[in-house]
Amino acid sequence: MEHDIFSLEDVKTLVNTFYDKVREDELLAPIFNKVIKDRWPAHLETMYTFWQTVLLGEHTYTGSPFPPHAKLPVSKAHFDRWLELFYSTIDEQFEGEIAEEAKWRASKMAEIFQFKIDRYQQSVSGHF
Ligand code: HEM
Repeated sequence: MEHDIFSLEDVKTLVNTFYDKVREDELLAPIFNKVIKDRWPAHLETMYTFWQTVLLGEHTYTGSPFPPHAKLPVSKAHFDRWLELFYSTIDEQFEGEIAEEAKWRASKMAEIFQFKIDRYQQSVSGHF
C-alpha cells in the first residue's frame, strides 16, 4: 500500500514524475518547452519549494504563482490534461490525506488560473 506525502523527498518524487509526464505529453510539452527551454532544472527546484510550502507547511516558496501563466496560449483542454497527469501521478504513488489535499489544491488553482487566463484572452481579442 502506498504512503502519504510526508517529506521533501516525497515532494521531489511527485514533482519529478509529474513533469516527466508533462514533457512527454503532446499537448502540454510544447507549451512548457517554449517558455522554459533549457531551464527545466530551475523550474523543478521552484516547484519543489511550491509544493513543500503548500503540502508540508515548510515555507520555502516565495514567488507569485499566477503571473507566468497569464499570457500562455492555453484553454480548458490544457488544464484538463494537466490535472489528469497530476492526479494519476499522485494516485500511482501516494495515498492519504495530504495526497487528497494536493489534488484538491491543484484543481482549485487550475480553476482560478483558467478563469483569469480566459478573462485576459477575452480582453485582448476585444470581447471584454
Ligand atoms: C495548462 C496548465 C499549465 C501550464 C501550461 C503551466 C505552465 C507553466 C510555465 C510555462 C511556468 C513558468 C516556468 C518558468 O518560466 O520558469 C509555470 C510556472 C509555475 N506553475 Fe504552471 N502551468 C500550468 C498549470 C499550473 C497549475 C494548475 C499550478 C498550480 C497548482 C501551477 C503552478 C505553477 C507555479 C507555482 C509556477 C512557478 C511560478 C514562479 O515563477 O514562482 N501551474 N507554469
